[in-house]
Amino acid sequence: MSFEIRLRKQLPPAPGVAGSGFALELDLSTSARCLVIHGPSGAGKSLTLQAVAGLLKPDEGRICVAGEPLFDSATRLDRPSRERRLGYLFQDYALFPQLNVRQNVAFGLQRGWRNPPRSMMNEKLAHWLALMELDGVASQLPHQLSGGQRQRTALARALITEPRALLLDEPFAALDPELRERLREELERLLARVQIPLLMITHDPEDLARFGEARVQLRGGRVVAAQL
Ligand SMILES: Nc1ncnc2c1ncn2[C@@H]1O[C@H](COP(=O)(O)OP(=O)(O)OP(=O)(O)O)[C@@H](O)[C@H]1O
Repeated sequence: MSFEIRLRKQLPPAPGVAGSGFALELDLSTSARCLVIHGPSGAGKSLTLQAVAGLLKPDEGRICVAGEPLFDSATRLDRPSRERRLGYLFQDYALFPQLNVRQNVAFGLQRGWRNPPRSMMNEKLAHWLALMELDGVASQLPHQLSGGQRQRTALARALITEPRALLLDEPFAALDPELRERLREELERLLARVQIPLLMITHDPEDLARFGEARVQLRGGRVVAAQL
């Protein structure tokens, strides 16, 4: 099973807002390698991704990724986020602006918060820089990169840790249409080479068409349609 996500989470209402707050309720599992969760703004997509990543604790439920239980309220299992071994790619890639490409990618290998040295190199780093075609720009800073190079740097930083799965939060939302299309193709090529499960959240129908081997539509915190 690639993903098993069964959870219930009641969030408190925002300060000064009447009502009981947002309730998220999911019950799904799939053995498809790519799962896309889609739905309108405020549907609960980001909260779901946060729960899988260990950044939001469900009130109850069970979350397994690639067959590995990460959360199970019945047995009080709640693996800390850093131990879940998930490659989490944020919408804006969240690269460190003051670190060059090599350091950004190497950051995934670091323990603690010390920055990797500027000229750091080892076998793993060389492998990922080459695989993601970043050798030529390894000494450049994020603002000197193209959108595609930025995305590949973020992917390399996530993948160098050998995650059990990749979590992508609206990976193409902030890009112009031409670059968006190129990066979709790059991600498809990467997935063909790196055989790990992918969980993507998006509100873009094209992402759904391209990556939605299994798909779940959320609305108001509930599943309204699913193809698993
Ligand atoms: N920490 C929180 N505490 C309380 N309510 C929250 C919290 N985070 C999100 N919410 C509420 O939960 C709902 C779902 O939020 P979520 O960010 O998961 O939506 P989304 O589907 O990812 O939307 P978008 O596409 O706009 O990012 C929203 O109504 C939001 O107001």
